[in-house]
Amino acid sequence: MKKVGFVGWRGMVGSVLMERMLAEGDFAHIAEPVFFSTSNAGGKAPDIGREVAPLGDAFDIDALAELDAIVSCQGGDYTKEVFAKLRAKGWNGYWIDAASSLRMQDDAIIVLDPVNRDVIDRGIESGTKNFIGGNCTVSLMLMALGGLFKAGLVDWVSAMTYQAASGAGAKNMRELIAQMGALRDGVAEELADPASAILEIDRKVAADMRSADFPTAEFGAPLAGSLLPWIDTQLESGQSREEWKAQVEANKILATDMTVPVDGTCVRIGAMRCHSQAFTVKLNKNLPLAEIEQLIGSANDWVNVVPNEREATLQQLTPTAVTGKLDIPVGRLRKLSMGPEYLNAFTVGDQLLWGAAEPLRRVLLILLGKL
Ligand SMILES: NC(=O)C1=CN([C@@H]2O[C@H](COP(=O)(O)OP(=O)(O)OC[C@H]3O[C@@H](n4cnc5c(N)ncnc54)[C@H](OP(=O)(O)O)[C@@H]3O)[C@@H](O)[C@H]2O)C=CC1
Ligand SMILES: N[C@@H](CC(=O)OP(=O)(O)O)C(=O)O
Repeated sequence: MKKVGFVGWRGMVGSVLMERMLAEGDFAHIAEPVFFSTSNAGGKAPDIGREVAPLGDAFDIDALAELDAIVSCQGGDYTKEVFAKLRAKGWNGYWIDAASSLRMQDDAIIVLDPVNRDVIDRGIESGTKNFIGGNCTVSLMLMALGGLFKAGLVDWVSAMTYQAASGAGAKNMRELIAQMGALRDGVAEELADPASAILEIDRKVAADMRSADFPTAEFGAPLAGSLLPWIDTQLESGQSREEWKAQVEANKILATDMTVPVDGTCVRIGAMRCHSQAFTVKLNKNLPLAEIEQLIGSANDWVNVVPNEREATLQQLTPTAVTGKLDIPVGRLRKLSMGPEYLNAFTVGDQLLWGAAEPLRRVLLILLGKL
């Protein structure tokens, strides 16, 4: 594999991918990296510490067809526009994509190598060419609970999520901060006066949140000081599309013979880029907690068990602690009062790292024979 094309490298997910590739020296393994743009063909390519050609046109099918692999973080609309045309032209290179469009196709593998390296390796051997990153929430769940799935211990999982603004995009992250600022600014005087009445502050904050001037263009509703219990589109089943992805993608990643039910409620909260999830896991055996902790904590190099203690939880199991890191802490592990086979767990993960960029970076390395 010599020529690898990158589309969407300056977007939010693409920038995190670039940061990780530069930090790990991945470009040293690529003979000819080629960068593309949907808006600035001919412009300057990013600085990767060596000479590269100016930006190519990301819609130029002939130029794309010369590549051995294409990594796209450009989004589903781009994939829909370009992928079929490329394949129709007979292009047989590797397509590596962050977007959801191709995930459930039979000829695509959802990549999360610490969990499904065997599936990826079998796919490469049998000629699979499409390697797609999973939904962030699903990937983070499997990074956290992979040990239990691998041991065949899971009957079902209920996943209740607390998803960060970044999952909705860069503009939404800005809007969240703008909302926070607007709330604070609206009661600045009262906050400066320790004698002011808290219920008056609360009344003003609620009025600001409900005002037509409150910045909600991206989320469509106030998020700061509130939450949004619907992510993505509405399905006939009553699920949101984000909730639907949990079961179908998790089972596809794990290549299960029998579907393991995974369902719950997906909620947007005012975190920046870490998704958190509270799980109820129905185990098929009553295992001692120490054994469960051992299985979870040894499943991959990034997961770690946080003791189910207040201080450790508040220090290690929050978006503030995890943001910008590859760590996957899992805590609040305890048996629920429903019975000894019902496990409680809580995890936090950076949705731009293991939730988006990292699985793509790693599958590219696998295809390059470097991982
Ligand atoms: N956000 C997330 O959490 C996740 C997203 N994904 C997938 O990745 C796709 C891309 O998401 P995301 O990275 O958030 O999208 P962005 O909106 O940040 O970037 C997408 C593209 O927008 C163009 N763009 C226009 N203006 C700007 C600007 N000011 N700064 C940077 N780029 C700009 C760039 O294309 P160009 O350079 O060609 O102009 C860029 O590649 C999503 O559509 C989704 O399919 C997957 C998992 C998680
Ligand atoms: N939908 C996710 C982010 C995302 O982009 O998911 P997907 O890759 O499945 O479209 C969220 O809002 O948090």
